[in-house]
Amino acid sequence: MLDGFREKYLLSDNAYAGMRRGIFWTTATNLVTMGGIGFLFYAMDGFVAHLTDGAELPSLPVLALGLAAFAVALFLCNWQQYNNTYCVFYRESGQQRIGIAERLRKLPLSFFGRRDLADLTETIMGDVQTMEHAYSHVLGELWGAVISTSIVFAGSLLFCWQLSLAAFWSIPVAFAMLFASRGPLKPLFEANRAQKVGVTEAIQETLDCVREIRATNQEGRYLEGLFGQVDRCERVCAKGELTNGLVVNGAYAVLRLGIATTVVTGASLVAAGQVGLMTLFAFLLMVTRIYAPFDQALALLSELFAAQTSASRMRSIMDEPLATGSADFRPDGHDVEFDHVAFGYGAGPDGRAGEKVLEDVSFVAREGEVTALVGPSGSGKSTCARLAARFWDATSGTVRVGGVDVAGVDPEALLADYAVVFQDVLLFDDTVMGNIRLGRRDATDEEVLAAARAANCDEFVGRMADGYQTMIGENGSRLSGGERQRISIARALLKDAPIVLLDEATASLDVESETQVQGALSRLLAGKTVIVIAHRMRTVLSADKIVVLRDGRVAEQGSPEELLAAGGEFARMVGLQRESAGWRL
Ligand SMILES: Nc1ncnc2c1ncn2[C@@H]1O[C@H](COP(=O)(O)OP(=O)(O)OP(=O)(O)O)[C@@H](O)[C@H]1O
Repeated sequence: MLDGFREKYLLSDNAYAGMRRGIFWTTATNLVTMGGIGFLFYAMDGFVAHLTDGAELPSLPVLALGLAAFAVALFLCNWQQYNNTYCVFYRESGQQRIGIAERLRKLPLSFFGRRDLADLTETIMGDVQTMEHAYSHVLGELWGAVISTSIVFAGSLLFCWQLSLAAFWSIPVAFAMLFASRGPLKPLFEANRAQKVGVTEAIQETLDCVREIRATNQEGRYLEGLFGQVDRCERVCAKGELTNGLVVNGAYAVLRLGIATTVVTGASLVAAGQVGLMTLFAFLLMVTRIYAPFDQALALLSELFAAQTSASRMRSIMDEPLATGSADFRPDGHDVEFDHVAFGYGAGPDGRAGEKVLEDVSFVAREGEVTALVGPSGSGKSTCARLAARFWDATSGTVRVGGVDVAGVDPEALLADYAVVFQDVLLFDDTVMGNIRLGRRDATDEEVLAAARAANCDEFVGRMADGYQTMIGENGSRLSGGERQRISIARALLKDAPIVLLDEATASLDVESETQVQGALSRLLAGKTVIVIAHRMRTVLSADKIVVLRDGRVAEQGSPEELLAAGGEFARMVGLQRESAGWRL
């Protein structure tokens, strides 16, 4: 049965072993507590016998020794119980979070395209927390209470079966009530979570888009939507809490009814002369304690039900197929070859292809050459770059690096050979130096500074108070677009990888900076396989090869001179840009 729990609640071997020990020590704690009640009864019985029959008073050293033994045993059991339930599960939840993060790191990007980010955040933070709380506060308590109570029940049957039934009947009934409420409560838990995810999403969106919202005077409308979302969440949560509270308190009331039935049954048994007054007294002492171990379990049982749903959501991440492949990546050179590649973003592990973004794309980006991908917006240039680095896998056809199909290569091993400069530069809340060093963790300060200089960072870093040690704020919020891009280029230069992907790498630079960075790039990229995505034809005229994409297909490819001479798509785009360069506003 416990094995079933392990599966259902996604417990590791350690947590499972800890849970078993926790149940043992909770049972021991409960039994020691009941032993204390027995000891109290023994003392009271001695005093009553002394008062009524003139018997000798219980020995004081025996009482003191018994009390001390009780205190020590209770302390030890509680200590072990704490270590084996709370501490084990706190460690377990840490491991679970790391496990999910590790898994997410290795999942193909197509997974993130299919899953909502707020939902994932809620799983990593909220679901793991729900499971941690339920496991540490409920699992051990519940099972420990069930086992210890069964033992006490069996023992009490030996004294008086009528009083035993009168005292214990309410426990299974209270649990039956809670289990019966499980089905109707489930949609409420689901709705609760969906609302929380909705609020997280709405807050994230508002923060992400704060500039756009202000620029378009949409604050009022946005806040109205956000407040509406928070109100809805509050209503659903309140409804869930109220319903759960009603069920739990109803179960509490039923549980405590056992006291009343024990009193009534005991009184009638004493009146009929079937049991002695001290037996009734012993049972009354017992009923003050037997329900206590269930109190926490009853209140939190709903959390255990919710934890099951959380565990199944976590399992959906853990069962997601990884972007796996051989770590032994030994390409023969670094030509990047697209061989009849087709791709759609909606493609999932079920083999379902999304709407086609690339269709029958074939070209080779040769080592030592600059291959420029050009084409209208949305034609699939960035998508080609993403497939080359295996951020996504082609739906059909093959992408090869040095003759090796990238679909069979471990993404980490593959990316060790890539330096990438994205259109959207992601910076961390660290120093300029720290951000550049991301390119190669073990680079010396001199190497970092050399890369920074080559990417023309010196000019703006010189104006900063602490130079390269200046903190640049969250996601480089204190830097301009061009400055961010230069840091990103410095990173790529520092990595010094054999394949370089430049996605609109120089788009945010002014003409002077761009010329300098282009110079640095061409010097430092010599001998590498370079794939550049650029809108401006001027920046790609010096490329060795141009691949023109249109609607996800290769419209034409060749050297710039060949394509210009052919007078096709590329020549038309160059012509258009020359025309627009002559425009005046
Ligand atoms: N993550 C994504 N999920 C779904 N569709 C996407 C995703 N990224 C891009 N697309 C779609 O794929 C198509 C090709 O996009 P891609 O970014 O490759 O084009 P591009 O030529 O680089 O465009 P641009 O020059 O504007 O950057 C577009 O229709 C785009 O809407």
